Amino acid sequence: MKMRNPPVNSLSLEFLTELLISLEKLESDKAFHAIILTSDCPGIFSAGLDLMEMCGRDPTHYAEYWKAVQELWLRFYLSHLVVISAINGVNAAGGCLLALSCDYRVLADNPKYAMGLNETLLGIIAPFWFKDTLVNTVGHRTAERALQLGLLFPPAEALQVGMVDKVVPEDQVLSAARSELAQWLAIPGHARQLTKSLMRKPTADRLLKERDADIQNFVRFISRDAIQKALRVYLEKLKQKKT
Ligand SMILES: CCCCCCCC/C=C\C=C\CC(=O)SCCNC(=O)CCNC(=O)[C@H](O)C(C)(C)COP(=O)(O)OP(=O)(O)OC[C@H]1O[C@@H](n2cnc3c(N)ncnc32)[C@H](O)[C@@H]1OP(=O)(O)O
Repeated sequence: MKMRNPPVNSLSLEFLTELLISLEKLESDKAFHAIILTSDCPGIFSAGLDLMEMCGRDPTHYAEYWKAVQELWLRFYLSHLVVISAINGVNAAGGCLLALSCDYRVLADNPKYAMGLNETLLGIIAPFWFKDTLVNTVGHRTAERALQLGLLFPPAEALQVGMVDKVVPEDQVLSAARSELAQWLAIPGHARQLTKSLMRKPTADRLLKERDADIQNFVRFISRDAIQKALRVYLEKLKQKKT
């Protein structure tokens, strides 16, 4: 699955919906057993959630958007398919969450390709299920430091803290993902799928039990004047970078 939403693969409502439909199609076709998730945007895996969806819109839109973000995470996190990410670019916040929801992560060895949950740098906070997904991957202490400081880890550090499983030269990222896949596909499917569910269901259940409350919290939080201002300032900084 090659993500293509130029220029930065930001996860707009339309793009989230496309990803969700693609994933559902693959999951319902018995011929498919695995997905390699990668990017078709040079140098960028994903810039995360689309800030334009969270800025200057009305509460109904925020609620619809957040429901789609929840849906995509739940679907990826609990997918019965083997999902491996071949991370071939910088990967921030919501994009990093997608990669963390995969079963295995290969990252291209380029110092520009940092990844992490950098929400605090924008003046916002990672929701509890983003946090739980990170904790499940790197452990509590590393996650706490990474989340508070909004750290984006370059490849060597991402490997060292366990945010990715392998770092390879840039031209080998897809072939390394394919080689890894062979090991996962050699395991009897039902045993691997049930084990994945055993490991992940408690984390997913937390959101499933509180979905509506989580949407309401998001809408209240993102609608605050101070948060809207922080997001506008961040977007402005991104644009000024060019001048
Ligand atoms: C009480 C508790 C309740 C709980 C509440 C929970 C609240 C949680 C709320 C939100 C969670 C959000 C998670 C996220 O994912 S936020 C997004 C974080 N993403 C980032 O910080 C990345 C930002 N982007 C960049 O750093 C760069 O763009 C980069 C990806 C490194 C690429 O750099 P470069 O190649 O130089 O490209 P440009 O910066 O020039 O960008 C090109 C254009 O794209 C626009 N852009 C970039 N990122 C985004 C984005 N995420 N959303 C929308 N648009 C984006 C950028 O402005 C440029 O636009 P233009 O060409 O018009 O200038």
